[in-house]
Amino acid sequence: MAIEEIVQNALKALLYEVVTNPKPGLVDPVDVGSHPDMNVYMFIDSSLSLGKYFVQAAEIGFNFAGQDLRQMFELLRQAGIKAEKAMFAATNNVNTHKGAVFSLGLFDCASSYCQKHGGNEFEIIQMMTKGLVKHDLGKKSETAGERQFLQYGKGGVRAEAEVGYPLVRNVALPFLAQTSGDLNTRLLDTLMKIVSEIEDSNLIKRAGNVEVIDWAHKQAQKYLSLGGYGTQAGKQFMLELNRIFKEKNYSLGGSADLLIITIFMGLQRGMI
Ligand SMILES: CC(C)(COP(=O)(O)OP(=O)(O)OC[C@H]1O[C@@H](n2cnc3c(N)ncnc32)[C@H](O[C@H]2O[C@H](COP(=O)(O)OP(=O)(O)OP(=O)(O)O)[C@@H](O)[C@H]2O)[C@@H]1O)[C@@H](O)C(=O)NCCC(=O)NCCS
Ligand SMILES: Nc1ncnc2[nH]cnc12
Repeated sequence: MAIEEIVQNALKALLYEVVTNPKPGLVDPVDVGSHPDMNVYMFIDSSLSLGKYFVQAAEIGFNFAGQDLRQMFELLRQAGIKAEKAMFAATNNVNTHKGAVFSLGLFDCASSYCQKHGGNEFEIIQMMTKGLVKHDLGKKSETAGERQFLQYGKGGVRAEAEVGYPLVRNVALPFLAQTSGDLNTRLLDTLMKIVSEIEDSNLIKRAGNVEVIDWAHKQAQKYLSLGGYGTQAGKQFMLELNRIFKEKNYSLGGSADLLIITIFMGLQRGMI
């Protein structure tokens, strides 16, 4: 697979996620969920602002010739810091894709590395981010992730990366592979499969407590046990969940990011 195709799949993943609807509390073309400062056009602008970064991330992966993959991550991080700035410039300082710059950047880079050197993307990411929680967290309390580590001991997206995104690898991707129906239904059901197991730091921040995670897991399990979006009962429950999330100002930014990664890997592996 050429680098251009990897980059295209990264951009497609961002756009496929945002058009999928109705997502509880998240932005889609029908409704802005619990994000009055965002809309779908902003997500399109944000996605396109990251095109150059995905090319750089893929080139970093393709050209890296060292042994210690943490050095590859350092190079990626420098590009990621610039990409975050480009994203904020494109969105008038609204945080549309901060998590995706980190996670999708990692997958884009690791996929390109694997094109040249072989190996498994998830394992490459583990090697790239080894020691990241210890390195980054426990000192400052500027970002939501840093504060949550000090308050609850949760490592957020960095901890997911260090263990190689097992929720994507072992749960969401196999789930996506066996879904059927139209793509919107398949992606909504995959999102709720993720929600049924994730510790979403964005949701914890919005709710101001960790108990919300257990509640969200139960809602997503109920949706899946109703048969998902392909059934009348599942569809009704999804609309109800969207209403509740908006009423409580809850969002699922981290879950959206893992859906983006799952879509990316699904495209890379020909499942979509
Ligand atoms: C490592 C960074 C991502 C640092 O971020 P932070 O310290 O904040 O770390 P986390 O909170 O752990 O995670 C950041 C974002 O990751 C998404 N996320 C959350 N939980 C998970 C999870 N379990 N698995 C995967 N991903 C997860 C989530 O991003 C999404 O939510 C954002 C939208 O949220 P929003 O409601 O707007 O929230 P706020 O902006 O906080 O404002 P309010 O609306 O509440 O007022 C959106 O970004 C989604 O993508 C988490 O937010 C990284 O930024 C970093 O290290 N930066 C330095 C440079 C760098 O390394 N760049 C990357 C190069 S590889
Ligand atoms: N559709 C979406 N709405 C809100 N935050 C997000 N982060 C990633 N995708 C998102």
